[in-house]
Amino acid sequence: MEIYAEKIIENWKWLKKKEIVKFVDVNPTCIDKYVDTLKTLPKKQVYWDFENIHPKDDFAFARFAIITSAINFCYMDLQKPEQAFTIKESETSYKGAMAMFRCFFRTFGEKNITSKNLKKVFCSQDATKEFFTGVVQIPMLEYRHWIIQELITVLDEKFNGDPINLYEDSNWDALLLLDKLIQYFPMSFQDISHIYTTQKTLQFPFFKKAKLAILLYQGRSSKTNSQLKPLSNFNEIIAVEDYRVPQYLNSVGVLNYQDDLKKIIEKQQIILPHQQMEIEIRAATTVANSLILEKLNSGLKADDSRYWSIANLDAHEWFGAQSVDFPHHITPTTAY
Ligand SMILES: Nc1nc2c(c(CN[C@H]3C=C[C@H](O)[C@@H]3O)cn2[C@@H]2O[C@H](COP(=O)(O)O)[C@@H](O)[C@H]2O)c(=O)[nH]1
Repeated sequence: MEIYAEKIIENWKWLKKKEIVKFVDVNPTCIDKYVDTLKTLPKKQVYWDFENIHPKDDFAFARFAIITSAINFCYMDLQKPEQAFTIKESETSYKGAMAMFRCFFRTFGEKNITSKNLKKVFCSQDATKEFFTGVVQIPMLEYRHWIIQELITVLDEKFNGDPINLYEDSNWDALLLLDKLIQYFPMSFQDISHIYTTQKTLQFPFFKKAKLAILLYQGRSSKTNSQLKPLSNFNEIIAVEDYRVPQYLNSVGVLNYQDDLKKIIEKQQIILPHQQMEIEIRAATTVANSLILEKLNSGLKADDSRYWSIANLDAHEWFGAQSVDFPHHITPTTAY
């Protein structure tokens, strides 16, 4: 397991021991049942090759995965949370993350996304607004604009303008890539929360968007005849802590919410980022996924066909959340 998830789990255990955890519980009995069910299901493998959404060219997709992940966060209108960012084009409508991806594809298509191309398109805040034109405006537009400016600047300064060099400089290793993303692109990929107690300060280094970029890449690299080689050390990653995965884990009983939190989520009230409630939801997601993967893969080697990677588990949970009725938590954040 990578060191950041390890830290989250260690800190979660400490908080549990000190009875500081208040809002979310991980239910071991439900994990056992859930794992038994997963074992009966075919593993979900997503290649991120959806028509009109993702570039078909594998290397163009590898670039796309990093750039789009930096702005893959918060799609609900924060005044009317039931309303997600939406794009309509004649017959088709795209929502949430799909709509954001579509904005990139409709402009760049199969073109490689480099700092030079980004600079032309995102030359002003108005231009960024136009890029994301939809039925409903994309939330936190200004944050997205400045994150893209960071991508442009840092790619130019450190990576010769091309996101492919991030993979290359990381030697196609998932953990080195994770570290490069968070080190060089703080606005885009930093994602750490803290819980302060009288005894110590506990860090929760989630880095959700950086891990998501890596998952997207790995998904495409596992497609038959993919031009991309799979990243080494990928199986060290165990969770992508967004708002959909905990929604799903809660629906299958793996995560239990305390009554006050349940009400807040049900009424779609805002939970601010870095509040203990929000940290608990995300940290419990890491803890739960770690236990799930451990049980699911117990006694199996990574090359066993029954082995579930985080790409398989996350896809099951993320897509599974689409048919859950109970809402997800609403947090105005650029982290997820
Ligand atoms: N754990 C995990 N979280 C993921 C993804 C994806 C990527 N799937 C897309 C990739 C290509 C396709 O076009 C899919 O749309 C997005 N998210 C997160 O979900 C939230 C958006 O949700 P919604 O409002 O329903 O669109 C937001 O926090 C976003 O960052 C994933 O795979 N795993």
